[in-house]
Amino acid sequence: MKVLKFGGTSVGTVESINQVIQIIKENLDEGRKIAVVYSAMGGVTNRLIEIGKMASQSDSEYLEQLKTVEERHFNAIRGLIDIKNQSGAIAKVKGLFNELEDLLRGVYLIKELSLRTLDLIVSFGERLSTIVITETLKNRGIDAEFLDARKVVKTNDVFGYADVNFELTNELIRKHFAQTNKLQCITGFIGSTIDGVTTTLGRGGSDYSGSIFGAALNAAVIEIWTDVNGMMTADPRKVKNAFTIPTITYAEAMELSHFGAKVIYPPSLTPAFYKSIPIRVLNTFNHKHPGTFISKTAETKEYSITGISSIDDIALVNLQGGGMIGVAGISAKLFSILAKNKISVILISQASSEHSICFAVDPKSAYGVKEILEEGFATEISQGLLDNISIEQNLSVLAVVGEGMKSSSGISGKLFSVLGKNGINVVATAQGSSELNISVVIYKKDIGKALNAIHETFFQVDGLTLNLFLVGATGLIGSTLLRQIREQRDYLKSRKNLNIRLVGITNTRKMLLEEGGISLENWKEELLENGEIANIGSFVSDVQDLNMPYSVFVDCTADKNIVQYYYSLLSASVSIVTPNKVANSGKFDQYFMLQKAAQKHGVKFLYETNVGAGLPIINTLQGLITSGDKIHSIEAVLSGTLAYIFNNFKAGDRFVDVVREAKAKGYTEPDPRDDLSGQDVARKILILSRECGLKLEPDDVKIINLLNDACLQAKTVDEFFVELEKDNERFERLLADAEAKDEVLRYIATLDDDKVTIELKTVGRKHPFFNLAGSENIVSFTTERYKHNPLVIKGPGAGAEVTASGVFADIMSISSYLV
Ligand SMILES: NC(=O)C1=CN([C@@H]2O[C@H](COP(=O)(O)OP(=O)(O)OC[C@H]3O[C@@H](n4cnc5c(N)ncnc54)[C@H](O)[C@@H]3O)[C@@H](O)[C@H]2O)C=CC1
Ligand SMILES: N[C@@H](CC=O)C(=O)O
Ligand code: NA
Repeated sequence: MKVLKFGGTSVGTVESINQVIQIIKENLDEGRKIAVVYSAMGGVTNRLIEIGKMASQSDSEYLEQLKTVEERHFNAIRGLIDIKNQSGAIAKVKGLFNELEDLLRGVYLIKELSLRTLDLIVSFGERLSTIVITETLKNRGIDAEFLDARKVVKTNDVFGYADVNFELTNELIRKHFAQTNKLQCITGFIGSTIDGVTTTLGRGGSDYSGSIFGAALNAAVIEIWTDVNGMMTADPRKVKNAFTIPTITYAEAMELSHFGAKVIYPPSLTPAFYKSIPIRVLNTFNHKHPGTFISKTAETKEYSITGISSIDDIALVNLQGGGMIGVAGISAKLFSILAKNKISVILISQASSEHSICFAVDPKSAYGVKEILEEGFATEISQGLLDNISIEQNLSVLAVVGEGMKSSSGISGKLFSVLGKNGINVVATAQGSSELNISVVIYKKDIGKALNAIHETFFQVDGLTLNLFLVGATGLIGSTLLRQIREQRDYLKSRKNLNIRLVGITNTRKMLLEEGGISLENWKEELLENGEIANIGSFVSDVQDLNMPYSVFVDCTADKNIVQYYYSLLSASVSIVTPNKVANSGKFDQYFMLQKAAQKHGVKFLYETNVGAGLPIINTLQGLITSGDKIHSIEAVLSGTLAYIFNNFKAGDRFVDVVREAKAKGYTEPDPRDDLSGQDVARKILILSRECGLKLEPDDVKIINLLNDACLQAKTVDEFFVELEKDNERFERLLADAEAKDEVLRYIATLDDDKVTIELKTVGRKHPFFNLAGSENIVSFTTERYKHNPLVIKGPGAGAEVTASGVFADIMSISSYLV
C-alpha cells in the first residue's frame, strides 16, 4: 500500500488535476494498491477564511466571493468531465455550496465566527476538491470512492489545531479499508470529534492526513506531491545553484524545515516517522523527477552538509546582567514567561560566562516580548541584577544542516571562515549537541551573500565563482585581461572548478553591472549598448550594495581618483587587485592603512604588477621578508619603457619615434611622461622600499627627469609628442656620450642603507645590467641569505600580455586563498 497526497497547486487547475490523474493511473496500471489524499484547490482555504470573516462583519459581498469559488469548481468539472456526464458532479458540488451558503448566512446574521464554525467552513475546501477529482476519476473508468475523512479521523475539539485520537482513528481507518476495494479519495486536513463536529488539523494539515493514513495502513511509502522537485539544498529563489537533496533523514528534514524550507512541514509527518515509513517528496508537474526521499537512516552523502535554510527576518532579544552569573533559575523563569505568553523562540544562545542569554523571535513580537520580560523581571531589574532588555532588529538567521557534521571535523571552521572572508559579521550563533545544525544570526543585508557563499563552498556544484568588477575595461591591460580570462575559462572550470563571473565593467564613458554576469565574448558591445553613463562613485557603491560573495575589484587604470575608494571597498570585504601604482606610492599612511584594512576584513589587496609588471618581484620580496631574510640592498632597472628606449635608440633615430614605438608596444604609462619624467620608477622603488618596511614618503625619492619643461607642461599627450620632437638633439648627445665609452644608458634605482637613489647611468659590458633586451627589467636583491650572489629577477617588465597575466595571477591567488 502506498499513500499519495496532492497539495493545493497540484489540484489547483484542470491541467494540474489531469497530471494528478495521470500519476494515479500510472500507479494503478502498475498494479499498486494506493490511497490518495487531497488538499483544497490552491488558495481556496484562505479564500474561505476571508469569506467567513466578511460574512461575520456584515459585508454582504461575501456572496459574490463565494460565487467565484463556486465557479472555479464548476469550471474544473467542465474542463475535466465530458459534457454528458457532468450533471452528477455538478449536483454534488452545488449541494455542498448550498450547504455552505446556508452556513455563511447564519454567520452573517449572528455576526460571529467561532473557531468551530470556521473549521466547518474551511472543511468545504477539501470536500469540494476531493469530490471533483473522485467524480473525474469515475468518469475516466477508475473505480474511485470519496472518503470524507471526518468519518474516520477522530480528534479532540481544539478547533484549528485538533489533536488526533490515534487509537480510534487507526481502528476506523483500518476497518474502512478492510471493507472496500475501491480507490479511496480522501479529504486532507479535516477530521471530526467523537460527536461528529468538524475539526481541522492545523498547519501542514493535508500532509498530516497523508501521514495519518499512511501510518494506519502500514504503507510502504507516503508520497507528498507538490510543485517543486523535492527539498532543495537552499531556497532556489535565493541560491541559483540550489539542487534537490536526493536523500535526507527525518531529523535533517525537521531541522531544515524549522528554518524556512517550506516544502513540507515535518511535524505533521510524525505518525509516519514513528512507524519508520519513508516519505518521498515529488513534483506533480515534473513527475519523473525522483524528488527527495526522507527516511530514518542517512545514506552516505557526497557532501558534508545536507542543506542550508534561513529565516530572513528575526529579532534578537538580549537579557544581560551581572546578576545572572551563577544564579540558578533565571533562564527557567525566562522560558516559563515566554511559554506562558505563547512566544515561539527560534534560537537560543548563552555564552558560558552566563552574563547574557539571547534568543531570536519573530520581529513582530519582539517589542511585546521586551515589555513582558521587563514586567516579569521587574524586581531583578530594579535590584540591578539584570540590565534593561535590549532588542536588535534587521537580522536573519541561517542554519547549516546535516548528519554528516557528526562525523567530520572542520565544518564549523569552514562555515565561519566563509563568513569571515566575505565580511559577514556573525551576531550570534547556536549549535545543538546533536551536531545536526549550526545556526548563525547575521545582518539581514548579508543573507543572500551568506547563503550563496556557503552553498558554493560546501556544495561546489558548479564550482566556486569569483565575482569580478573591472575598472578600465577598455584600456590596454583591462581588455587584455578579459581576453586572457576568456581564453582560460574552460581550463579553470575543468581543472580548478573555478568560474570568473564578470559582474561589472566601466571605462571613463560607460559602466555596466549585470548580477548574472557580462559575456566575456561580447562585453564591449554590451557595455556600449546597455551601459549607463560612467560614474566611478556610483560604480563603487553598486559593487558594495550588490554585496556578492567572493567579490574582487580590479583597477586597471592609472587614475588617482579611484584610489580614494579602495579603503571602503576593502572594508566592505571586497578584495582588490591592481596594476595601478598610485595607491601604494602616495602617502605612507595611505599605503599602510590599505594593508591593515585588507587584513582586518579578511580580504586581499594585491598589486604584484606595480613593479616589473608580471615578474614575480613583490611576491618574492614578501616571501624573503616573511621567511626571515634581511634585505641589505636592491638595485634595479624598473622601467620597461626606458629600457626599451635605451635598447632601441640608435644614432640617426629620432628619439620621439622610439618613444612612440614604446607606447605602441604598450610599455608606457597612459601618459608616457610618467615614464620619461622618472615618476614611474620613483613609484616602483618607493613601493619596494615600503615592502621592506621603510616608512618613506614620495619626497624621499629624487626623481631624475629626462624631459624639458615644455614637454612637462604640454596639455595633452599629443602636444607632448610635438614638444618632444623638438628636443631630439639632447637625447642624441646622451646616446653618443655613452657609445663613445662603449657603454649603454641605464636608468637605475637603488635602495641601500635605507636610502633610495635613482640615477641615469652608463654601464659597461661587465656590468650585470649591460645585457638587457627589449623592455627587460632586472632586480637584484642582496640579502642576508643572498649575500655573495644576489637573487636576480630578470625579464620583460612592461607590456599588455605580461602585465595582464600578472593581474590574472593575483586574481587566481585570491581564489586559492578563499576556497
Ligand atoms: N602597460 C604596462 O606595461 C603596465 C601598466 N601598468 C599599469 O596598468 C594600468 C593601466 O595601464 P594601461 O592599460 O596601459 O592604460 P590604458 O590607458 O590603456 O587604460 C586605462 C583605461 O582606464 C580607463 N580609465 C581611466 N580612469 C578611469 C575611471 N576613473 N573610470 C573608469 N575608467 C577609467 C581609461 O579610459 C582607459 O581605458 C596603469 O595604472 C599602469 O600603470 C602596470 C604595469 C605594466
Ligand atoms: N610604464 C611602465 C609599465 C610598468 O609598470 C614601464 O615602462 O615599466
Ligand atoms: Na611584478
